[in-house]
Amino acid sequence: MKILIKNGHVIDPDTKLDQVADVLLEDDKIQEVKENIKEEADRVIDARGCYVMPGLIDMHVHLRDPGLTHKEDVFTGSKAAARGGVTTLVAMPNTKPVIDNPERLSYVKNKATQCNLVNVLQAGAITQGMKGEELSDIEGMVRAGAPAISEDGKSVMNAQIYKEAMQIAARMNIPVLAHCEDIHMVNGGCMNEDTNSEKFGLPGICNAVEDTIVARDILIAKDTGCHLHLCHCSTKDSEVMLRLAKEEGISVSGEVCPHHFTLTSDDIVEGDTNYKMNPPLRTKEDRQALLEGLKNDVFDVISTDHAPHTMVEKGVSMKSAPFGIVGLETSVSLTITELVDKGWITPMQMAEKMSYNPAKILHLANKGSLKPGKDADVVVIDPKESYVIDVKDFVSKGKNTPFHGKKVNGKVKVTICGGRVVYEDK
Ligand SMILES: NC(=O)N[C@@H](CC(=O)O)C(=O)O
Ligand SMILES: [Zn+2]
Ligand SMILES: [Zn+2]
Repeated sequence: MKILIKNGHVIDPDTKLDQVADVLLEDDKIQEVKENIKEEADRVIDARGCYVMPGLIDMHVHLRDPGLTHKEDVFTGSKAAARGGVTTLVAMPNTKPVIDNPERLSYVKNKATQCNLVNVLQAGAITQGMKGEELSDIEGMVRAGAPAISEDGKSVMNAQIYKEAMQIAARMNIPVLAHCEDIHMVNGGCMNEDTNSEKFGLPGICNAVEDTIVARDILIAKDTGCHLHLCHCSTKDSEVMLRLAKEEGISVSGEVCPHHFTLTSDDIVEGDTNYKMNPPLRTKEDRQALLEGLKNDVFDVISTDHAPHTMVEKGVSMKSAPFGIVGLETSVSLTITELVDKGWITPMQMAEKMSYNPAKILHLANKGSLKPGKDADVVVIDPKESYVIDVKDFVSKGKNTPFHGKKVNGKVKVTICGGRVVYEDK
């Protein structure tokens, strides 16, 4: 089976290719990338005017499987990923039950194999039941295929237990994906603590909730030598600390989610729980620091933190609604509209942050690249096509997004995973 992608703007961070060229895929591998490939193929894709990038790798996705499949499941989440140009995703372990042992990890792996759409990697929980008390079987989960460990949804508040987990992660050569939040400081907060929370009369979440744990985690990572990846960075001081840690040579990386580089708490529509997520939308100054940090490559990764919830669950007050918004089907458009079109990052940086760097952090040697011999995971994106985001078009079960009705530029046209077309915009 041969697929020939003709005349696209090929953007490959691995080879630094950034020009119009053709890409030939044979079975599940990249065969050749050059101008004017003259070769018979089973399928020819006209990519004129489109970016052709290595398939996107989303390091932060909640698939809600097992146990919370009314919100999402492996199949609907994989379909949403494919529609978003994502060919590999890391699923977070805060499911029901929590994925804290090799058997549960294998359940997701097997289900993903049955779905046969995109590559689903399952992160293992750091502590049993995510209770923060006893370490889970980290070695067993890594042997069963976990590319990382994470307690996402919370921090491991006991620093000694966390340090022991980081020592194991260092030994096993896997990253720790850190959700940074001092739970004792949250104190019922449901949005950022600022003039807007005052105006709405809602309890606020201050920056120090995130910043204190970012500082702690960097110091423990330095001590243990494990790779620390900071999830969903939202504050200006996260950017400062990540920058300083890198300058000091500590093995650390950081991600920003589209909602945090697009919106601030000023954008919150009173009472609309689609603006409630953790960490919360911060201030203009915080957003500005995130944009600068993305531009200067302090932040290595753009991930979605795709966090589906049902309308019923979200249809309550700001105080009682669950935190989280969906992201898989909007991240390409938001990244192009807010970052590329406004000059914050180049298309090459977009490919780095959405594919090449995640592959590096997760040690996925055959991904994030269009070099011949690498996996035939490719996304074709029309950066000029504009459309209005409509939750009715989502294939995810989750419709909880503040971006419904937003006009954006940049549309995923074709997603190819393992040499097979898994999504096509029609
Ligand atoms: N981000 C969120 O607001 N919610 C996530 C948990 C998390 O990523 O911390 C969820 O699982 O719903
Ligand atoms: Zn989190
Ligand atoms: Zn998350």
